[in-house]
Amino acid sequence: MPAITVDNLTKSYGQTLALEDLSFQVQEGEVFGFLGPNGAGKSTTINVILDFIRPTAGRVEVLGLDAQANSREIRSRTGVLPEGVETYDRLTARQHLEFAIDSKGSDDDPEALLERVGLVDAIDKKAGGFSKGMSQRLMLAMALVGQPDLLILDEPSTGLDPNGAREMREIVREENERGATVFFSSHIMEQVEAVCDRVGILRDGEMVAVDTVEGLRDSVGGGTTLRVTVDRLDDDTLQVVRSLPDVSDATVEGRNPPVLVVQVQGSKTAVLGELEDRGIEVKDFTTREASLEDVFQSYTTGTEVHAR
Ligand SMILES: Nc1ncnc2c1ncn2[C@@H]1O[C@H](COP(=O)(O)OP(=O)(O)OP(=O)(O)O)[C@@H](O)[C@H]1O
Repeated sequence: MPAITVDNLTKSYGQTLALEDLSFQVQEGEVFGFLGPNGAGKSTTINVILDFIRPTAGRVEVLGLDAQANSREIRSRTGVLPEGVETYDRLTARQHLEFAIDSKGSDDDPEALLERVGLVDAIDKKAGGFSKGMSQRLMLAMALVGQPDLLILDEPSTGLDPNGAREMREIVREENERGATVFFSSHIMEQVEAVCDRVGILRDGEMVAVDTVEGLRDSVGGGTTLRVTVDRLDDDTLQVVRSLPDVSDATVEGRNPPVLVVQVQGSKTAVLGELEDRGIEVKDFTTREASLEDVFQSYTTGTEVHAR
């Protein structure tokens, strides 16, 4: 059974079309990365999933239940780390958790939860004095209350330093191993790469790709950029390199010495072998893989990906 089914979902805010005929599924037990630039419609989708806003058209099912008709039950089985929701200044971390435990009717131990998110030292401090990262940790602890079947994390790394972001990813993994489905929204590809089984990329309210990270990388064919510094180069060699099977492009940068810049999908040895056969001396070469940021950029701006 899918944990989330979004079916032909459309949402307009007046003249603004935030989501257009959006359909996708999140399978039970997977960590699904929901990726898109600012304004793509991620929060709108999450708000419909949780029935905080109503769709203009389309339907959403969560944990096998209708998102509108069964929102209470869905929310009781879901842990949410919302974007941009503030903590209560006058309540301590413990009081925040007691509130969440009470609302969910669970028997969690506030101390153990705060231990997990690295905030136990501040258990009896008021949230008013917390840094952005501390507030984010507290909200994450609240999302974990009641061992939810589904965790919805909206930009969970906001305000966290690299250590905090890593710890957050570890918690995502632990929760997933426990059996929870995780829906993780972000506008930063690198953060979803490390934890997500699959990634959906949203652009202007439409899903432009859903695949594993590896699948996405392959599908845009970012490949490798090979930069070869040679002692000489002629037009004939350039043409031959361009026509090699795995080469999508080859250009020359600089003259003295010339640098051959080749976009190659597979092995680079054919390029180097061709130069050698022609008696051209390779003085130096470097390679660079297309980064996931390049892949994300390709899907969200429509530009072609080249590893730089
Ligand atoms: N309450 C609202 N009223 C009017 N327009 C809205 C409202 N909420 C969102 N929008 C618009 O809908 C579109 C999608 O916004 P949404 O917040 O869902 O995107 P997002 O992907 O979550 O962006 P971000 O990464 O910045 O949070 C944007 O064009 C936004 O301006």
